[in-house]
Amino acid sequence: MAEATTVDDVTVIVTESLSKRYPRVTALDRLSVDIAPGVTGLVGANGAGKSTLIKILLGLAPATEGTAHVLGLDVTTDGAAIRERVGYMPEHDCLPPDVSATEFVVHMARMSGLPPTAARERTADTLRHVGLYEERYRPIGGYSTGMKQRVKLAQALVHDPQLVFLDEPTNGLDPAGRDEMLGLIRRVHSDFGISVLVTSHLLGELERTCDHVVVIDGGTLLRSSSTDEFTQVTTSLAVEVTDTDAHPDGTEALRAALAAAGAAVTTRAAGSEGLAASGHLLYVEAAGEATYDLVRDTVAGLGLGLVRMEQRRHQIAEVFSDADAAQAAPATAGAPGAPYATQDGGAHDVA
Ligand SMILES: Nc1ncnc2c1ncn2[C@@H]1O[C@H](COP(=O)(O)OP(=O)(O)OP(=O)(O)O)[C@@H](O)[C@H]1O
Repeated sequence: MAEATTVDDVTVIVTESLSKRYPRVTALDRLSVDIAPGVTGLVGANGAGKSTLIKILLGLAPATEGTAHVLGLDVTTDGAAIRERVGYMPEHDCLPPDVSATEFVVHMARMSGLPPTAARERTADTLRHVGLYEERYRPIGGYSTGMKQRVKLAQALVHDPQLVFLDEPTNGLDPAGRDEMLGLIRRVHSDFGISVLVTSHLLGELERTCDHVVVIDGGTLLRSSSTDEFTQVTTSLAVEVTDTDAHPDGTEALRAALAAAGAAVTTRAAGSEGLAASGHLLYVEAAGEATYDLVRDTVAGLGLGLVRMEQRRHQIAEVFSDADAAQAAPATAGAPGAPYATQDGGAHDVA
């Protein structure tokens, strides 16, 4: 049994060899993961097992084998205590059309055990936080998809949980609506200190929102690491130089000189194959401080002007087009090598 854990401690969710088998499908397959406080993204294609994991963590569905603890509480024996401390925003539309946001959220607050006055106060605060204060007395049936998503978020927050599970909160939203929802999710943590586990099949949006990303596929763990690690694992230096009379194509001159000196240098960022090369930018694989010195000295030796030399951060989607992801991909149920959607192509932008 894990020790009692709070959001101030190191881990909010721990699973060990957690499996869920249905007669025809293994939804989770020996999943072991530790999730710390903050905003964590749980990413995977449709059917990867995200909703199943959330249901087990809420104590709503039994695991077939393995253990899971949420805030130090055992999901098999402490489900009610977990649900007191954890908010849940389900994936699908589940809102009654004929009641107002206020009536619905007050009801959910009362269901969570808040007394009437506190329930009304918390409801007003929470609806203000999600940007629905003006509309709070209108029946939910007349709301847009974005407003409905915000009602679902409000009901997950109203009882002041330590942790919230948000299942595909950006589903059905247009890009502007997604941005607003992602901003709200970020503020749930920054303004209230509530930890967040948010699922998505869009890597790009998790990259912008989460401190940590857990990737599952076919019920197994592909990867769990901080967003920084995701975006830095395969860094290269982006170098831009001026042309000179002696070197009318300074970029090419530098590329040739660096290649002759043994540096791995290309005009395309790794992982962006298939995209247009970025004009005057060279990408040099960084092998520590020595690479910076080599670039600086080579630029100086050629008499070129150094416009910029910066560490290029790879974006998450590119990580999955790298070789290790290609190896993991055959296990996917979806298209091999491309199990994840990117958002509006934006995740492939060159940094
Ligand atoms: N009650 C059930 N009975 C049988 N199979 C199920 C059940 N619930 C889920 N599954 C299967 O388990 C797998 C994982 O489903 P899950 O809903 O957890 O995936 P997901 O990652 O949340 O995807 P989505 O975003 O599409 O809901 C899927 O193959 C699904 O068909």
